[in-house]
Amino acid sequence: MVEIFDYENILLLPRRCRVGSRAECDPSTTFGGRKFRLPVVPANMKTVIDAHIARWLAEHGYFYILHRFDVDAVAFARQMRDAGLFVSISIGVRADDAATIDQLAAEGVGADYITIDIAHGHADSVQRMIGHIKHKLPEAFVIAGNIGTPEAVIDLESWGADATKLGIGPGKVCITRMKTGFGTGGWQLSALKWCARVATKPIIADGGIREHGDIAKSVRFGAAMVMIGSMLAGHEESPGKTVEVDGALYKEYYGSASEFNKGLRRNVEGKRILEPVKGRLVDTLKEMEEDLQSSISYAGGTVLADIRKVNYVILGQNNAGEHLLM
Ligand SMILES: NC(=O)C1=CN([C@@H]2O[C@H](COP(=O)(O)OP(=O)(O)OC[C@H]3O[C@@H](n4cnc5c(N)ncnc54)[C@H](OP(=O)(O)O)[C@@H]3O)[C@@H](O)[C@H]2O)C=CC1
Ligand SMILES: Nc1nc2c(ncn2[C@@H]2O[C@H](COP(=O)(O)O)[C@@H](O)[C@H]2O)c(=O)[nH]1
Repeated sequence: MVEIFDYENILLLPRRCRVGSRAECDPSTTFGGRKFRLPVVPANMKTVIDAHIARWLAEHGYFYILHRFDVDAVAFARQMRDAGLFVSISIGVRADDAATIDQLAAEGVGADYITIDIAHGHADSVQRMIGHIKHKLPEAFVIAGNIGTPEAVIDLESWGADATKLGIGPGKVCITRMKTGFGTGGWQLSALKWCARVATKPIIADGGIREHGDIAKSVRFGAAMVMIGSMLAGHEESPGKTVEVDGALYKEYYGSASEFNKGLRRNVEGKRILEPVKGRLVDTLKEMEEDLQSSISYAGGTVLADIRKVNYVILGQNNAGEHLLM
């Protein structure tokens, strides 16, 4: 039987502490052959990341994935190469996306990470695109998604994906589940647990992170990396437009399948919200790092993978612990 739960009704159980200070705990992780300071990647969305933030993240030891909307991925890749930085881009599954791969190969620029990013990633179009990338850029680490079932993980891995990205509908600006009746929204964490059981390659848990502790919960249930949109939008550096309401500053955050991103009202599965401006991105990332170090210490460990060893409880509906299941 599949247990159904989400971030807000899981708590991890502490184990005896093995460190004298949280500073001894190491939240870094290796993903696609590179070491990163955190198992966290900002969502590849237009209001979360741009070329400037991507560059800053790469320079400071963080993973990034540039979005694929109105950007020249080849020009971006060239600039990153000229600066000696790794290249991580997104593409879709249309003919112009295949042409981008051809150009990266023809110019010898390549890419270190390529994320195939479409709404329904368990698709023949994704199989074809993985094949195309592997043929033209065999060294590239291919992330494919989004998916929501173990069957999809098995298929995408067998098609050659080096990692899968999991999450259909848990995002803060997502309306997929309301519009289509499908998805992992509301049970993303147990979908992750379910998919991780069959995965032989890394999974990126994508969407639904509302608290820093949700990163540790994702790691516990099998995520190698955690993709975060709303919590990393709304910073001073964020690309979204700044809006003032009653003297308070907000940044817009909209879905990649919203009319604001697409520029037209067709197959809309995303909305736009305003995120209060919450300071500088560097400070949020630092706080996430400290909180994750603390999570590792509660897990009785010293490295990120130690979080995988802990037990957990599922809290009942009223969140007061009366319906504690173990
Ligand atoms: N994680 C999530 O829950 C979701 C994320 N998104 C994000 O929005 C962005 C746009 O996504 P998307 O619309 O796929 O990108 P595109 O508009 O680039 O579509 C990619 C291709 O897939 C086709 N397609 C899209 N949805 C489906 C579907 N349900 N069944 C069959 N074919 C489909 C499209 O054709 P056509 O348009 O003609 O159908 C198109 O050929 C992406 O960044 C994606 O990650 C979007 C929705 C859900
Ligand atoms: N259903 C939709 N999902 C979307 C859309 N744009 C982005 N996304 C997904 O949301 C996460 C970010 O989630 P958050 O909870 O951290 O804010 C992002 O990585 C995408 O997978 C959309 O238009 N519709």
